[in-house]
Amino acid sequence: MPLTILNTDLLPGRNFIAGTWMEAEDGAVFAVSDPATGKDFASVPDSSAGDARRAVDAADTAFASWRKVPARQRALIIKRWNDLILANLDDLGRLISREQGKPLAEGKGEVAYAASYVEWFGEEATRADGDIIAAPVTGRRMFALREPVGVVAAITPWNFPAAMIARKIAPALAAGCTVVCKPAEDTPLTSLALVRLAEQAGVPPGVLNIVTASRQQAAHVADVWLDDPRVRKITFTGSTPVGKLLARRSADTLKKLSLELGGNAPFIVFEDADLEAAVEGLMVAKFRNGGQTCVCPNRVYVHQDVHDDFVSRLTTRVQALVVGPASDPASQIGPMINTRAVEKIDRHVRDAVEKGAHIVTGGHRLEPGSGAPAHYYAPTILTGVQASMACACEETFGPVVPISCFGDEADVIRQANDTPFGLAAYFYSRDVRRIWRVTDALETGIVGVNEGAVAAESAPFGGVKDSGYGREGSRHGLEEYMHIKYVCQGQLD
Ligand SMILES: NC(=O)c1ccc[n+]([C@@H]2O[C@H](COP(=O)([O-])OP(=O)(O)OC[C@H]3O[C@@H](n4cnc5c(N)ncnc54)[C@H](O)[C@@H]3O)[C@@H](O)[C@H]2O)c1
Ligand SMILES: O=C[C@H](O)CS(=O)(=O)O
Repeated sequence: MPLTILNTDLLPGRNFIAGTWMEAEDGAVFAVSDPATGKDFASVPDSSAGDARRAVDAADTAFASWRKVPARQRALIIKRWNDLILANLDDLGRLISREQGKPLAEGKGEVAYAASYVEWFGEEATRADGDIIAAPVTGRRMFALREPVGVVAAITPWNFPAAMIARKIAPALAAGCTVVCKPAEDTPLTSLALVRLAEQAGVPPGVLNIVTASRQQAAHVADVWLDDPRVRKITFTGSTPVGKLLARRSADTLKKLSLELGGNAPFIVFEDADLEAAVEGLMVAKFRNGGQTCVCPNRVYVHQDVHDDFVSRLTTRVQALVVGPASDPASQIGPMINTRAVEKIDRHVRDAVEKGAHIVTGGHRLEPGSGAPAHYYAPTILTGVQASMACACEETFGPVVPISCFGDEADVIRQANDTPFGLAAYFYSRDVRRIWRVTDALETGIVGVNEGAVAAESAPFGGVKDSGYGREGSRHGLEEYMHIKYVCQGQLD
């Protein structure tokens, strides 16, 4: 089934600055390829410092007026944007699957997920109330006003090209901020399409600006935004190393930061778990987007009393997974995003086997017959995994389930927390006292208890430790784009 985009208006293929679609200043472009075929199918501007600066100029100019637009009017524009996204759900889903590779059902699911954040912040826009504070003396009135921080720079990853940018742009606009954004070089088209729809929804010129850049140019674009004092906020989703770099580089202009970074989620199955529920939860959490999600279980710990039964049940499910391109409706596991990604997955499996792990199923790259690049990897289960193995220390970001056996609750909690990361953790138990002991002990920003699908627009999404800080979604998500001004008025008696 071809992943053809019917509404070609969704493919502007250019930067959007100050309400105008334009090429990069030097006319440079870079190609966008289909992970399933390795073939280029589009090109977008390869922006440089001048484009980045022009985008900040536009956002800075627009901020003075946009911040004064009444919240309810901002809310109406954001809700119109949500309506347009949903009206183009099928095309946007095909676009995501074409450039990122995820199965079409997941591509369309991501569009609905992205729209849920837009809808949510269309509502939150009208709730950015302040406080009236009880004065300690007569003749004084005291207030806490919530104000937009100003120009926001958003930099996003490739694995959820719609949802990650939507959950940044929507709250920023809702708060009254203006935005410059740069999507990942592997998946720029979806972001450009969403900005196109925001334009059609009535977002005024300069309020929302997007520039695309290759991996080589990304740092040059970001450096302009990092050094410019007019940029008051950086919101970043991506790897921990890049997040730390942005934090260091933004210190000189003291920008507000939201960093949604890497993960290394533990998934613990206790002896009292509902094993069928645990298998289902792991299948959902692990194999969504082929394991290319920041909250997917990267380490699986199964109690010795249920280990063999759990592995047997899981193996049956994993071996039934269908691997293939998004153009095949039967596909459940798509290609990995690029060669670098699939080579990392294979390195992790090789390392684990060399250190004594056992391959229960999978454990190899898949060579599609059509001569396409080998971006596919077989859904894999490893047992006998040890903490020293790369798959337990690093984020694999692929369809690999590394299983370790444990016997003691305190010890498995120690193992779960023995990582610099702290984004998500999952565990299955039916003992209510254990549930709260373990929930309290886990060092993560997100905990799934007897549940593998935790993301929702109404929930505060984010991590601790090397997984970053800040929250996206929920009522907390708007705070990231606002600051508080305290007003004290005297001489009133
Ligand atoms: N916590 C979350 O919500 C979340 C969500 C999705 C992905 N991630 C993480 O992102 C990583 C995978 O995504 P990725 O490969 O796109 O991450 P990445 O850090 O390589 O790239 C993310 C973005 O940063 C840009 N970038 C890269 N180098 C840069 C530099 N030197 N200066 C400025 N910008 C730069 C890229 O162009 C891209 O737009 C994983 O670690 C995953 O866990 C986290
Ligand atoms: O990859 C990271 C995403 O944030 C995962 S989710 O879609 O928000 O669960």
